[in-house]
Amino acid sequence: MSENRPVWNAAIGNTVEKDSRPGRIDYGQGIEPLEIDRVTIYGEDETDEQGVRLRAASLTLKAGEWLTVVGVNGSGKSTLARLLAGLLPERMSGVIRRGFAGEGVSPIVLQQPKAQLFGETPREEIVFALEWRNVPAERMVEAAEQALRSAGLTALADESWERLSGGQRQMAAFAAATAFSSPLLVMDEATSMLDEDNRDAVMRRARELHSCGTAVVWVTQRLDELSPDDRVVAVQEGRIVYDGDGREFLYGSARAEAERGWLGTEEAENGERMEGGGASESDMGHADSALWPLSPCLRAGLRLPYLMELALELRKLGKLRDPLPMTEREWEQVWGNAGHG
Ligand SMILES: Nc1ncnc2c1ncn2[C@@H]1O[C@H](COP(=O)(O)OP(=O)(O)OP(=O)(O)O)[C@@H](O)[C@H]1O
Repeated sequence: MSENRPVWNAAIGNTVEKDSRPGRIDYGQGIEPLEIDRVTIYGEDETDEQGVRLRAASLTLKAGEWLTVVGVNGSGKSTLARLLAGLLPERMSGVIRRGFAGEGVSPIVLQQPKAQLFGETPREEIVFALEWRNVPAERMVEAAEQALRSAGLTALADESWERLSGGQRQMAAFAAATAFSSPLLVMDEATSMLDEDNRDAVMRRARELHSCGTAVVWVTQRLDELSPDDRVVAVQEGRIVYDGDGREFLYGSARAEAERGWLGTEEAENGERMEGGGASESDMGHADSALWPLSPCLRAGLRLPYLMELALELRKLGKLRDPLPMTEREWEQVWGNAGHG
């Protein structure tokens, strides 16, 4: 297997300069994407087919992109997230080009914060992170204070981890990962222990960093966090089974299915909804039994949030046509139209 060992291509150094737009940092967008090419990650025993954690995964992430990774438990999301962050396992094959992300490990927030905390307290954790990123000593105190403040941890800054809750530790890990600017931030179910307010705050901050030019890999189980235009990658049994936009991920698209050869092109051209929608959910996964565009989300073994399920039902009944609503605003329009109809 040694000939299949990863070839580590020299990464392009990060160019971190202010560009002309206020608040935006140019991390070298448009230079080189981060690419993984047919990467397989093996378990302890490389000959054990069952132990394979990621199978021939290929993915290109552009600088400044937002990528949401979804999948059921054990599907390989964390394995993929760690790989994108630059945490390389011992047993793997394939090619990785770090591109805009640069060499070294990108900031990553893990589902279990305990696994990543080096310091004894939130303040120490943040200071370590700043030192690691070579933030000048004279900026350190203010940067640490600011990170603590924005995570709502000022009062707990010097408490030991034993005295903090799981959610507070997760906030500290997030504060440390975002205390400095970086071309890539990886969030591996990093809000799983947070209450709604903190989850919203973390999502807002991540979106803010993204709007300033940081590429974000956001691993989640919460499909209600998806936006229609988000790029979604779904992982199933170690394979990337979907890579496309959020709306198509939830609802499917007859056109896309036609392109993949799942439905006749003529049917797709006749409209997104297929007549006589008699296929049941148990038919999912049998492409030739598809009478309307199937949901890649259901194919990947995930359940749709209630409203999305309702939208699919309404499409099946012929009461809604594509594009199906996803956002609050789109649903308001649907209810508004229903009221007038
Ligand atoms: N340290 C490890 N050693 C061996 N196998 C592992 C290890 N960590 C994960 N695995 C296996 O690799 C596969 C993918 O795990 P991974 O953690 O990437 O899944 P996941 O989609 O992130 O799951 P979850 O949603 O439960 O966090 C699983 O089958 C898991 O059992």
